[in-house]
Amino acid sequence: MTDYTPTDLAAQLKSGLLSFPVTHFTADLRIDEAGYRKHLAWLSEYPVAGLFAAGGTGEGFSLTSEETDQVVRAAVDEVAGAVPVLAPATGSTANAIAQARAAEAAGADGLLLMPPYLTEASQRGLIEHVSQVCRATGLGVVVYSRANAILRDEAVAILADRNRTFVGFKDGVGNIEQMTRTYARVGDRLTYIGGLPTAETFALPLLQLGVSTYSSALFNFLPQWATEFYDAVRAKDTVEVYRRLDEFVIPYLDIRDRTQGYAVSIVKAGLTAVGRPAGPVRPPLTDLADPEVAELRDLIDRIS
Ligand SMILES: O=C([O-])C(=O)C[C@H](O)[C@@H](O)C(=O)[O-]
Repeated sequence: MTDYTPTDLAAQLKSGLLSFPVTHFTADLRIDEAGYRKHLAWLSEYPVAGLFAAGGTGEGFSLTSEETDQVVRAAVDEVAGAVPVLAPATGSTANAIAQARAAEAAGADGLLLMPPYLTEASQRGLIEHVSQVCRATGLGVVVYSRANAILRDEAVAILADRNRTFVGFKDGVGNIEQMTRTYARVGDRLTYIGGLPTAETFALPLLQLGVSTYSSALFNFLPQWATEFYDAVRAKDTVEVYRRLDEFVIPYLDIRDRTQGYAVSIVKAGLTAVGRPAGPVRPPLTDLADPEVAELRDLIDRIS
């Protein structure tokens, strides 16, 4: 059982960078739990404020509920109380509730509620979906606002009022007006997490909007670099942040933007490039081509 109350979790998450580890697969696309555990052990040498198992970068959308449970249990066991582990809740309301309960039983410290599957939904429907998951366990819940589940400021305020366990808002949209309206209405009642693909790109401007931390996919294969980047953001060292964006992040985005889904695939390619392969991605994602991996390796070599 977790030692983090929802309030403790909210405070903890805003205290540092957030880790979204990839999920390791074998060549025939089965979970490689040993490889995953080894990866978490390596990443635990670097300071983070929270670990989100089987998130977007962790291809949570490609795992069965049983596999999600396996990954969450491995993360809880591997991290052993050093940082809070947050588990995903995905799909239909009933499925998300079942995953939330399984995560609580597995000893996770919080939940990342993903957009429901496929359908569009009204704000009223989303409020009901989020509220039901918030009521299902005692765990703090971070809601990922993205894709078919974009919460507007009014809905965020209602949810924060109704649900004590709703503690975090992860923004995957980057709409300046909406973020400003949300922070103006709800303020520090929530912890705000930058969750756009390649979150470093947006870290400095979002900090100005009340978004105090972000989920770093780059942390997977460049943990030292990602930690230094985070420190520069927190210090509002604009010169250093833009230097690093120009030197590495922007050319990285140029590779990432070549194919839909590469925002996740390129993270596994990065691990291959640094000699710590995590295996292939599962469909519907596709792996980078060999010349693209070589290009990424050259880019990494330039900053190493
Ligand atoms: O759920 C996820 O893995 C994300 O969407 C977070 C990513 O880490 C994203 O912020 C990124 O690509 O930096």
